[in-house]
Amino acid sequence: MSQIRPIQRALLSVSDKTGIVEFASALHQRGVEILSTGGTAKLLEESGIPVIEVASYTGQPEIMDGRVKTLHPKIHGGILARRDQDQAVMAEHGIGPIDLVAVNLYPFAETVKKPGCSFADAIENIDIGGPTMVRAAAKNHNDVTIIVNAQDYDRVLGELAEFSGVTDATRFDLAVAAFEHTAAYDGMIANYFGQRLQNPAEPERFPRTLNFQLEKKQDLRYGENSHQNAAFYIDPSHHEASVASSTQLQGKALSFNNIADTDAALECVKSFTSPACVIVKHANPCGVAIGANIQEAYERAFKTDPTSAFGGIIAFNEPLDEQTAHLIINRQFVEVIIAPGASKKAQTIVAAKKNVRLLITEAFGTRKAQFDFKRVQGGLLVQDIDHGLVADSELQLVTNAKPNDRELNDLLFAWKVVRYVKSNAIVYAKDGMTIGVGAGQMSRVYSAKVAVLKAEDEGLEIAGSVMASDAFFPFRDSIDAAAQAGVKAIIQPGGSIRDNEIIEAANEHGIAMVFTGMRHFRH
Ligand SMILES: NC(=O)c1ncn([C@@H]2O[C@H](COP(=O)(O)O)[C@@H](O)[C@H]2O)c1NC=O
Repeated sequence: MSQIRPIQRALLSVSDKTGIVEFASALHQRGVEILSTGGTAKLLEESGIPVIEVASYTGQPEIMDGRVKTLHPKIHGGILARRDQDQAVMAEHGIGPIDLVAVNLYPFAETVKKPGCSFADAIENIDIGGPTMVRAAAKNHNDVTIIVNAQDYDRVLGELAEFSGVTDATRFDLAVAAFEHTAAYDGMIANYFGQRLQNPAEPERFPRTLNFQLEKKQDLRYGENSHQNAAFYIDPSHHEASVASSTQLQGKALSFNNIADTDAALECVKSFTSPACVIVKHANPCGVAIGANIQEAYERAFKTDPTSAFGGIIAFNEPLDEQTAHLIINRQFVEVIIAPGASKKAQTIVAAKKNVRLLITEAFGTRKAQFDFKRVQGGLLVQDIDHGLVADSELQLVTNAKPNDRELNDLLFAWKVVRYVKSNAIVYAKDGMTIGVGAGQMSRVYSAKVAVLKAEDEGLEIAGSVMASDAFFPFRDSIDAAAQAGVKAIIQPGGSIRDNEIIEAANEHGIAMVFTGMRHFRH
């Protein structure tokens, strides 16, 4: 049987005052006595809600510019008292029970995000009394209701209306939310301090300990394989179109591999400004193309490797339209389609295949600097995410032959694709379409061979195409192979001790070659 706890006295102390007047007013109408701190009390009083200031309740004024407001035994005793065993001590010290605590904390995150925020400003925005009350109330959830999110006001009022008290289940759920809240808050402060060990004015990129909180979005049926348990956790502070923040409109539940592959497809397609399509299979793009519209982009991406596209993940950088949806659904087995929108008609067409997952992202914005993680046994490798881009003006021509305009466009296209192909990565491209993709081979020349083989098997003409390599060529063998296949231009980082040999090979074959000076390994 659920234990219902009535609310007779509440303490409200909030920095973000959204919804607090309505909440306090509803509590007052239910006969709840309201205690509150300076700013909150003032607002409630102005709104005509009877309130007792914490300072007058404890007989201790707020001191030190609010550094000490609620840190008093009458407050913490009232929150922490076990109603079934602390009655005598409460009576002895004149402590009355506090049954509900609604607190939100000083805006530390918002403060430190402000340009020019000083270390002193940051410090004054570390809430002490708030988390202390939150933790106390969450610890004593057996008797006390704790609210840290304004969106929970209505939930508690609903229970008060229905049960004249708050249920066990809700008190425990809110206590979990409270500890999650203080953990995230302290994690943020620890990161901020941990980046400033050498100099508070010059934060380092990587703090001494890395603290962050991820929220479980969903349990997964299994992991990479069926004997592995798995769940999908997301970063609530990540505000960019992503697989994590996408909305699934229809289809079977996403699997572990679906999510990983959809991420690869989406991140690649986000690189393009013209209508583009990326088809991913086993974490690698097996077809990428741009077109006049996404229908054409899909048609061309599919042509690269129809064999691998079967059961693939398809990503677009524009909303899915009726014609493209029709084409996909009637042509191929597809696991996931992801796009920044889908027309009603496109949705209806996809609905004919009830298993196909259709995911919608928000509009693509500017990509932000973020951490990228790779787990190893007993640790985590942390780096900046690879958002490195090279403008055509930064390309260094190293051969006698120069790429013409069409080849230059293809080089830049292939360079955007190769960044998302597992190393060693080789991409052949022509007219804004991949012709062959060689991924994940242990030697570069074999990736080049695989790309040629794939193109030949799909009846695609490599002659006249361009080649992109995610890292420098250690030997001339890949250049010779490219020449034999009819490649006209090559884009690669450069930087090999044998660069001269490589350039000479390109010159021998009349191939144009540009260096980017930037490598794009992807492991
Ligand atoms: N020092 C204290 O005892 C204390 N008690 C509550 N607070 C915070 O003061 C804020 C509310 O203040 P006000 O009601 O004065 O606007 C809340 O964010 C609450 O978490 C405190 N402030 C900081 O630690």
